[in-house]
Amino acid sequence: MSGQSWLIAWIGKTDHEAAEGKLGKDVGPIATALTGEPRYSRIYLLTNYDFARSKRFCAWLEKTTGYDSKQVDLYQVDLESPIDYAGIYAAVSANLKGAGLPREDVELTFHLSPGTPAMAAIWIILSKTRFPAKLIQTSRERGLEPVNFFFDLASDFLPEFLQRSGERITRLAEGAKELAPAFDKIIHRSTAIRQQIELARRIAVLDVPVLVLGETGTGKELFAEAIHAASPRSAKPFIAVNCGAIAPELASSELFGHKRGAFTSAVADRKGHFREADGGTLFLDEVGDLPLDTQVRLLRALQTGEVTLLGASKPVKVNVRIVAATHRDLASDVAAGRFREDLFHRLAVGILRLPPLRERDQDAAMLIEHFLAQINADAKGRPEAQEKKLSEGAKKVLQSYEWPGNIRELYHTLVRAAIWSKGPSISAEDAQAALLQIRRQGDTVLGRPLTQGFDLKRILDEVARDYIARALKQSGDRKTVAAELLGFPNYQTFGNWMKRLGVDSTD
Ligand SMILES: Nc1ncnc2c1ncn2[C@@H]1O[C@H](COP(=O)(O)OP(=O)(O)OP(=O)(O)O)[C@@H](O)[C@H]1O
Repeated sequence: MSGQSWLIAWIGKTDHEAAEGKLGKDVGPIATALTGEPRYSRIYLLTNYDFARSKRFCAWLEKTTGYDSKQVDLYQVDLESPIDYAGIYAAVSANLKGAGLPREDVELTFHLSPGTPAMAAIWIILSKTRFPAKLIQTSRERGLEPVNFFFDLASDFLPEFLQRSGERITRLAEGAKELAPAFDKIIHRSTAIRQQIELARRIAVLDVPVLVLGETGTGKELFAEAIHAASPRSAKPFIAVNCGAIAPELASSELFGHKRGAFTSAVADRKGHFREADGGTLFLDEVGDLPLDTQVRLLRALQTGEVTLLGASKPVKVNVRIVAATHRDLASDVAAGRFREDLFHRLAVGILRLPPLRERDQDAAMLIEHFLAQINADAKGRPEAQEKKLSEGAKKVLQSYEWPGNIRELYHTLVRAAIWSKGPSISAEDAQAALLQIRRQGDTVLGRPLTQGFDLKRILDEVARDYIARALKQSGDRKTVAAELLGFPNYQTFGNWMKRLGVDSTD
């Protein structure tokens, strides 16, 4: 960028009072910013005070700071109220636009200190969106300081977003309700999921990036599909990519494509997932696993709407909505430098948080019913098919389990339990055996995180159930022997434990 630098600010009460000699030695925020370095080529001031008073301020400012009157511009801006955010946003945007901003050759700086907090907030928003600008502030104690913000609001959506009234968004989302039966696939009874679906519906119709957070198997991809189906892009492709499954050295070529010969193993042209999803939605699962160089390219693609194939010289336009997902704590990845902060803020415009199944009140019971019906329907017509039902004991076992693998684990457990049960009824042991399979892969009974939803009693019950099932198996289902194996004083105590925990070998 060459040439000009402009300082833009509201004239505040303190500035006027300083010019009027009411503050002793204090020269006020604007003059403080203009007495030292840097020297700006233009001072662009806005006032919502009496214009003549602000003119006198400008004359004083020139004398105090040595700026030339030709460098100082003053504009009267009519505001209904100095604390009306929407009014300030509209008035300032119109004024700056009228001045031909933003301009390639003009570097803008907004001064946050003069004016009301609402005015400062609007400067921040504008600096991150329509009018990219540096931010400064001044104080009596510390003089002039730059203000660094860690976030980057996506410049292509926010102005549009602010102009849409809440009503319009709701109407759009209502329309999408009828058009998007995809959300119906998300089986739930919990308030937490209902709220996330409501949010997803609203976000779906806005063309903004979405970040879906949640443990493995919580339904992140299901939500991404539903968002796509409820969006104006639904007729275009939905491409799902598991970033965690791509070798780091191939990540850029998988996403952005390559020309034949771009690198040794590039034996043919490759389109890349971005271009495959053109017009539609690209679902980047496990986005936190992308290597840093691919993150840089992804950020650039989002900022410019263009991708450059590896080995190509010119970029090509793409129009893709990103829905990203991760089970990782991306904020700590950002802190550790593993994930780019600017990319994080670009992706996390709409955020959905899917709680683990153990924190979803009653969802497990509903999902169990749903999946069992599905398993029965899938099996229908096969010669050996039997309509399977869960015994009360099996229900207890499944409903009190923690589901570290969430809905995916629940589904596979049911499939296994249905296969293993010999008769039409799935017993508690069948359920137990189907669960144990997974737990053995990495039992973490002693390593579970102490997070919300932690329930020691439940974990102890799980352990007890596990041993009781093993003892029954080892004893050939003879309860007296099983009781002995477990160190119970008598058969009755053992029976009571079985009953309480829903383990019933005879059901
Ligand atoms: N609420 C739900 N209702 C019905 N099915 C669900 C629900 N949530 C998830 N599923 C199903 O569970 C399985 C796992 O869900 P999904 O793949 O969306 O999870 P994920 O969070 O993307 O997992 P990962 O992080 O491991 O990629 C899928 O078969 C999905 O259809």
